Amino acid sequence: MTTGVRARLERIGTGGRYVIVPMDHGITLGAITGLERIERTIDAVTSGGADSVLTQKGIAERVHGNTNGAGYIVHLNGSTVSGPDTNDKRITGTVKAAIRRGADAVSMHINVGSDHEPKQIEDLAEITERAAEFGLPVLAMTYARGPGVDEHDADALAHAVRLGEELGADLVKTAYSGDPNSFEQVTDATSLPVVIAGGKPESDYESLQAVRGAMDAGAAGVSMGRTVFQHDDPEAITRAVVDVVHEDRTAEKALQRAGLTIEA
Ligand SMILES: CC(=O)[C@@H](O)[C@H](O)C[C@H](N)C(=O)O
Ligand SMILES: O=CC(=O)COP(=O)(O)O
Repeated sequence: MTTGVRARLERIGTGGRYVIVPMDHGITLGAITGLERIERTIDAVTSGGADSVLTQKGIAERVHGNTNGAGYIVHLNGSTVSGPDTNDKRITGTVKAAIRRGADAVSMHINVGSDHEPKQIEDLAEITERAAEFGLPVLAMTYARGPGVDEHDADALAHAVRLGEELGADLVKTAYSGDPNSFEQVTDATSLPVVIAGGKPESDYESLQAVRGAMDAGAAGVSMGRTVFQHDDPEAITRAVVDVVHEDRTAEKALQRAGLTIEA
């Protein structure tokens, strides 16, 4: 790992653990709750201790000045839910464009098992090659998604994260399998730090239990979007997630310290 990659990983995480709040959903789902006034949301989640935020390149101007010193990741592909196939992620930016917009790292989404996997394999391989030239870390969002694919199957998730490593990523994100035992198979499948997505928001307790379970299974943190930025109190839920990821607290203790209730 080069000095630049190591230094920039410390800008988007802390000590090898990561609380990343991705807000690239504006291309996928539109200006959904929490993304309309994204500046305020970015200020709230970074005030709550998020290590970094993640957007598409076009939002960069609305990021800087609101991050409270947190890191910034530019996402390099996307699709929409209204297009012909949401799994068909197309390139939306370049490594140089990300650097011009003040990125500390770049990310790319790949749907392992989809009809579009071959092209996304090529795209990720090209992005990791280019990013390495500039010492920029790559977060590969490696989902198990496609016809007949169980998005939470540990075998499929383990394959997805290993694919991210094989293609040169520095950090991989995938869905949580649902329990620590099966997710250990996923973290064991790669030498890279593995972070989990939040998926569709659930109760605060269920979300934090998932984070706790993933950490107990060897995960390095989260890249948790809607659960955080659509919360009634994004700063508070971020504090709770940080408590679990960086302070190793239980879901119950983290909720209590953040002033949130288990029932919420
Ligand atoms: C909206 C979702 O299902 C998320 O998991 C997205 O797929 C996240 C992804 N980076 C995207 O929106 O492209
Ligand atoms: O880019 C999106 C993610 O990394 C995960 O988003 P989610 O809203 O937590 O599923």
